[in-house]
Amino acid sequence: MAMKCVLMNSFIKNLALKNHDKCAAAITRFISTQKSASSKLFFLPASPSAKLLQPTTTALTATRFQKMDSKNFSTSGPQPSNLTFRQLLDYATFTYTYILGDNASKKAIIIDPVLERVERDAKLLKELQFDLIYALNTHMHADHITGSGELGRIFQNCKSVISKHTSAQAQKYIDDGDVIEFGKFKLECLSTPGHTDGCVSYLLRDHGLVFTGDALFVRGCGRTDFQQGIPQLLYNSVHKKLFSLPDHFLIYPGHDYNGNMSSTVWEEKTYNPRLTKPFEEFKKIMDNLNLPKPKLIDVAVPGNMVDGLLDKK
Ligand SMILES: N[C@@H](CCC(=O)N[C@@H](CSS)C(=O)NCC(=O)O)C(=O)O
Repeated sequence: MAMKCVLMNSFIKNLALKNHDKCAAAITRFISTQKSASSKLFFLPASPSAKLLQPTTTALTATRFQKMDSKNFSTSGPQPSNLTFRQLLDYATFTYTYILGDNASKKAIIIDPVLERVERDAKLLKELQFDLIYALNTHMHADHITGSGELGRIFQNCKSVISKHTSAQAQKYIDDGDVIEFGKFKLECLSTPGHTDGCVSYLLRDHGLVFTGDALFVRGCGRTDFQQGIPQLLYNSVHKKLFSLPDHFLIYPGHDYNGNMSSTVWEEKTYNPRLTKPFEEFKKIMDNLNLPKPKLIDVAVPGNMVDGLLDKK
């Protein structure tokens, strides 16, 4: 028992210090002291909501640790369930791009790539040895040109994806309830129209992550004054589809203009200055934003109609 305590303390200390080799050594020795493979021990959270240390089984733990070697473990912190997750910024338009990869199968997807950043994204995906299989758009953008078509030229297995409720070209069209699989991970498509009629949020339910595109921002939301924007639709999408998710789910937006990177369902339900209001007030706010048109709208929209493949225009 004393030995187990020493090993567990070493595990916790090294986990806090992000010293994964020592962590792994402690846990391996701990496991070898266990008599039964099903006995409980404490380990990493299975979702962002879980407390840092929670009970799980030895067998599951061993599997996870085997994956955390230097080849498979491709980020600086612990990764639950073998997922690689990256948030990338296009600093010209404050657009976020996300990469999600299954470290076991090496299949990856990208959400909202930006044409001008395709080289950066492709380089990173190759460095991490991922095979990109889908380049997903949350909607047809008005402020930048998508990189989904170009990524399809670089990665031969990559299909560009967009909602079927748009007039944009893509290789795969999705609708509410569809599921995009990459390795063992399943990404659910939630139709969240209102900013445009083809807006989709992507939900990685098991990990409590939702990529909301321009439906919901941190303390804000997408504008509704062009491209079929309708305040009532957006209000319903956010309240019915996004605010009904568990409070602890993490929100990753399509843009942020104030330096935020993510939020939670609870935070936005509590503090979003637009969407916490009754609908009539929300509509008044949205109708009076008086934002200038995006600078690139006249090249972005026609470019996105052809999946960012400008030589096809
Ligand atoms: N200044 C930017 C465009 C800023 C903008 O209009 N953002 C859109 C999303 S991209 S179409 C939006 O919905 N904003 C809502 C808000 O409250 O800021 C540019 O010129 O590109």
